[in-house]
Amino acid sequence: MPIAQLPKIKHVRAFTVRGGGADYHDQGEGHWIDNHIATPMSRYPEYRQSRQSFGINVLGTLVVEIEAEDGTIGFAVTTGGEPGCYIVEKHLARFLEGRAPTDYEKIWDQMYFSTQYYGRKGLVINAISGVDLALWDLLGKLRGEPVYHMLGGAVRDELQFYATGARPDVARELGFIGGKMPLHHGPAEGLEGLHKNIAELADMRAKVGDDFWLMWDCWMALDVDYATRLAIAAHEHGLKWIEEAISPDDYWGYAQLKKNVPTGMLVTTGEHEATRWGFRMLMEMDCCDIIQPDVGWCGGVTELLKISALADANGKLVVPHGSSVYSYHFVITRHNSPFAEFLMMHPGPTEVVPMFSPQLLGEPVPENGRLRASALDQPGFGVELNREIAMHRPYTH
Ligand SMILES: C[C@H](O)[C@H](O)[C@@H](O)[C@@H](O)C(=O)O
Ligand SMILES: [Mg+2]
Repeated sequence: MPIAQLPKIKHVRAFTVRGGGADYHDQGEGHWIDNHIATPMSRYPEYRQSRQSFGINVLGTLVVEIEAEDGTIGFAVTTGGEPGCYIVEKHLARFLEGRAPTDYEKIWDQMYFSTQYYGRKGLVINAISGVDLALWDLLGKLRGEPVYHMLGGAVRDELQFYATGARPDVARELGFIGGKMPLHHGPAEGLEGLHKNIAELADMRAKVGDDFWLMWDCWMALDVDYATRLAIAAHEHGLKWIEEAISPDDYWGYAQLKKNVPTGMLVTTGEHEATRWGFRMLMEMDCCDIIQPDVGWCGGVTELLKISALADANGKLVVPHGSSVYSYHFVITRHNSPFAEFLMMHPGPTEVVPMFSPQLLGEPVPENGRLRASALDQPGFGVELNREIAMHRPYTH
């Protein structure tokens, strides 16, 4: 049997897209995801009502395309905007062009260590993640295989999802296994704000009944004392987990919070953490029960494989931050990823709509809170780029 010779990588291109997208891309007025959500900036009243007011959408979408010599194109969507384009075009592309698409380990190693002096987390790792995801998409398209086949195949027949959004009561009706709400009030709003938070949780618990998971996403907004008091007060309303309560850099605070929360309540974090080294710190300092890397921000699939193995050895669950097909193809292959996040990007949110709309075509969405593995049976990540959208290539090389 001759060894398959895949075409080499010919060109890497990076684009920005304005409008739509998922968590940090551009969302319109009145969207639940930008309505008085507690953040570290909430201590400044002028930045309390809207995350866009302090620039959460300042970067916007980063689209990476990798074209092979035979014209096949792999692509991926993440967050990074024009600065991300610059890093891809002016720095990372040199480690891919002319290489075999199967060399994703060496390519990742060179992208990471060549940018270590100015990267390590955040934007640079977003850019590396975008390149890595596009490379896995290309590999799947060249081989005619879905990414999850290349990661070892499905360990279960279907994915089950919890929904993130302001309406867990609607999520329950739609068949999701739980609902994660944004926290609306932070420490700067004092005891009154904490009582409002608890009242919202109590109201939602009354709507969804006792058995439906309810969680809070605190988006780095709190301190250990406030998070502890909130968790204790939320316990009677069955809060399943308190997510990203404090700064991602405060590993010591997470270790203390995990000791402080009532028995049975989980502490989760990780969507703003990056690489195996960052997640090793979360695990070795026993910061949380579930890690939540975003595969478009933590280093891509190549790095998430390492992070997940580390988590497995440490007995931790890995439930990636909502990133659509980019996490579904991973979650379905890992026994320590028993469920996935579905980020409700409908403004209400009262409907299930594709997360990365309008960027992706063919993006699968959960039905009755579930998605069969067979729904992922398309080459690569199984989606195509919507070439009707205005894409801008700010840099070339
Ligand atoms: C405010 C939102 O709930 C968060 O941005 C949430 O979408 C994100 O942190 C997540 O875990 O999905
Ligand atoms: Mg979160």
